[in-house]
Amino acid sequence: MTTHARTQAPADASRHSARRSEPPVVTTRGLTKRYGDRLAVDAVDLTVRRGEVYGFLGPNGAGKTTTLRMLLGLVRPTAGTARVLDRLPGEAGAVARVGALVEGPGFYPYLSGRDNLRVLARYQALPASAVDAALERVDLAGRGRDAFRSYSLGMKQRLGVAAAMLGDPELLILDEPTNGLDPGGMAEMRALIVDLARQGQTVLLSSHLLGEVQEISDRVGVISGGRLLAESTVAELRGGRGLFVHAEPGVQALDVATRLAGDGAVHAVDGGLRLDVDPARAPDVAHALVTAGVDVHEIRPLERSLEDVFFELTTSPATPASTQED
Ligand SMILES: Nc1ncnc2c1ncn2[C@@H]1O[C@H](COP(=O)(O)OP(=O)(O)OP(=O)(O)O)[C@@H](O)[C@H]1O
Repeated sequence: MTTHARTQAPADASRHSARRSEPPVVTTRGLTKRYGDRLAVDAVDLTVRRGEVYGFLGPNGAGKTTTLRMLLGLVRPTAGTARVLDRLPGEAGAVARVGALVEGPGFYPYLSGRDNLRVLARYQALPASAVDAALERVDLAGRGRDAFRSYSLGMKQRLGVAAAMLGDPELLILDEPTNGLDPGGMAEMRALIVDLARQGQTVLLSSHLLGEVQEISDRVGVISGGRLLAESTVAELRGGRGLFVHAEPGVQALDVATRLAGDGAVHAVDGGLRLDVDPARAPDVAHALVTAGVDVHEIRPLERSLEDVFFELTTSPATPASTQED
């Protein structure tokens, strides 16, 4: 289903102006949806800030679409609250300022991309110039007169984003925008989202593919089995929680490292030592080793791969662990 909506105010100037002092664009508290016995969304608290790209990540069936549909006022929550642009989801004042692409774009196959958008623009009482601007923003201006059915899947998805962008919404909600795309189409969609974000657009996008969102998201929320397991920046999620040190002689290096990091915080690993310390302590550690006459061959922060984190979060028994910065 595609939801097209328009805005009453332009997007902000820059994604880097994500202004924390401003009220969040989306806030949910205890948001819950139950279908019969099935808890599709279970007490989700999420916060999307103005100007950020928020990646909503989770495996198939995790509850992403249901959550997004609740934010759009398309599904009524069983419990909990959601605020979108300081309104209730679905309230006129919110609907007009949110653009969404949820569960695939629906267009007339025999109409051109441009005419499809014109139909939608007319429906929303927008001028024809809005159509050209939207086609331009998704890099489809050159193919706007071609029939929709002749478009590649990537172009169809981009037209869906253009439809959601008609009227310059303050918040863009994209449900699995790269679903079904080949690697080239995925890269194009990523580039489009980065481009929109650069222009200050707040984007909430869902994906089951971690690699898809990690580079383009300012923050991510990880959902599994209906529960939000984490919400933080990608860097925080990965956790720069240790240091790898390769230094010789090893015994002396172990002594110095243990003195600095404490008992139990130094582990022999392949090719060196792992210290469970803040990576920001690297200069201190290097200095102490060198002062003790130890040769430092390598010292670097250790991060878990995001795949590992995702796997751990989504396979271990659910313990919601919000790591919000506020
Ligand atoms: N209308 C419905 N009636 C009954 N169950 C539903 C309904 N919509 C969703 N569900 C169930 O709720 C759970 C969450 O589904 P949802 O579509 O929100 O997940 P998702 O994370 O978007 O997954 P996917 O990526 O596969 O779309 C699933 O178990 C799904 O079967």
